[in-house]
Amino acid sequence: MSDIKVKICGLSTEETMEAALDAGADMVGLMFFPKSPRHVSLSDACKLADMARDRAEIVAVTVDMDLDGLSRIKELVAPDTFQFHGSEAPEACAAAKVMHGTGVMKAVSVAAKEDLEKALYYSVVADRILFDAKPPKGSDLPGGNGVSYDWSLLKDLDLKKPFMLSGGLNADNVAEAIRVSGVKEVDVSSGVERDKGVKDSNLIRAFMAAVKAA
Ligand SMILES: O=C(O)c1ccccc1N[C@@H]1O[C@H](COP(=O)(O)O)[C@@H](O)[C@H]1O
Repeated sequence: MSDIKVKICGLSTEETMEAALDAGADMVGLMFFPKSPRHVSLSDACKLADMARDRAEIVAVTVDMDLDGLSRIKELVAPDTFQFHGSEAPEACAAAKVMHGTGVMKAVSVAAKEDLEKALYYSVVADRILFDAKPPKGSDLPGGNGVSYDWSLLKDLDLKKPFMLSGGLNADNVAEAIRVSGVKEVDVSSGVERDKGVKDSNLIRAFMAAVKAA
């Protein structure tokens, strides 16, 4: 059994949330970016978060959201962690931790080695860094694009903070991604979907099984 931590992101139905929890996901992501096909309303997010509470870490994914928006999510959904997936400054990450008392995970987009440097600034204030692929030109989404980068860039990275790998992972490539990068944590969204934004319970189970076997 591997000790790799798994986040299943962009869950939007009770069936697929239950599949992720039952399969042993460590973290579950709820999407609050309106342009995303995985976006959930606040009321749906509350129901899904209640299912996950005390079973997995609840992560609210936001993109350059204002303070009022973050406060509403905190009050109504009570996530354990905010994932900041936009151009939020390190100061905004630090402020969110103090204001909301949640964990903060900051996404850093990667295409080449020099992109990793940005993580050093964020690692001082965030609890975890998420190394996601740089979005393709013309994409409306800063994440969830199903594209990968050179996983070996993360090999031997010494960040003094936990970090996750995401971007284009699926049940067929996640074991190789773990082997090549040496990471202890992975995050997936579109790789467990049958159509854009439509999670599939069988694909979630297959992903979890592939990680456990890695
Ligand atoms: O998934 C989205 O729609 C999304 C929108 C805005 C910001 C982040 C988003 N997703 C994050 O990107 C990673 C990688 O996605 P994928 O596996 O390549 O589809 C995902 O796990 C989310 O954390």
